[in-house]
Amino acid sequence: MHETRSFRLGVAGPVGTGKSSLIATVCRELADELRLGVITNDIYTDEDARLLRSAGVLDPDRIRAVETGACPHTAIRDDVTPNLIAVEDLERDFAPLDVVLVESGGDNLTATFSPALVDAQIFVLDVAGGGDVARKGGPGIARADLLIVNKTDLAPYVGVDVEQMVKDASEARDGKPVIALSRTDPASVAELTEWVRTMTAHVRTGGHTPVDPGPMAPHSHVGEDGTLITHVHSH
Ligand SMILES: Nc1nc2c(ncn2[C@@H]2O[C@H](COP(=O)(O)OP(=O)(O)OP(=O)(O)O)[C@@H](O)[C@H]2O)c(=O)[nH]1
Repeated sequence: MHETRSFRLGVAGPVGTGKSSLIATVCRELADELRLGVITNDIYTDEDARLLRSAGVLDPDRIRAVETGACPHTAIRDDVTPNLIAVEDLERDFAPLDVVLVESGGDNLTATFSPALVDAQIFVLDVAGGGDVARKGGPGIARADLLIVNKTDLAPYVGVDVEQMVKDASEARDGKPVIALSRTDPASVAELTEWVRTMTAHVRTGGHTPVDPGPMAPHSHVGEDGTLITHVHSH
């Protein structure tokens, strides 16, 4: 691996499932141990980057935003150039970095990263989206390197059986890892940080091959006023 090349770790998942919070947690737990950087993706703003900077978990200069100007999946899958440039700039400016976390903008259930951009990816669901979601599958749920069932502390309030949700997810994933996470549960946070540590070591020693979870389901793009921008297509 080139000496300035970090482990690039993508974090994707539907809107509001807790991607920024998960990244904040990883930074809070591992910033003393690993040299970290963060790239956020938002459609029109740098809001996620500002939120992470204000969390005070990482040197604010190591958190940079890419404004995608289009559906987030386009920037993490079809045209990854702005993201790749942002990652490489960060790697050069703070060389050597161990891990650069790339947060996708919140998108639909089938949005995943291209292996041209990240070495491994985490897909984040939450219990508030309903216990059925994990069973429904999709490329991120089935084939991301790690699936997170987030906000388990909310499960009693939304009537979700976390154990069943994790079981359904594990079945959809052929045994690939699933972590039931809550930022209020230190044991689950420790599981997450251990996964990041182990994967960082694998990538560093060449023991991990990036896998493409597969294309999105066919969809169309609609403008802010509701008019159709593109006809149904897949990526
Ligand atoms: N109860 C609970 N709330 C959480 C947890 N993690 C995140 N949240 C809350 O969930 C909401 C969304 O979290 P974010 O981290 O902003 O989610 P996101 O996926 O980055 O959102 P987008 O970037 O808008 O797609 C916020 O109000 C968080 O405080 C958790 O473990 N438990």
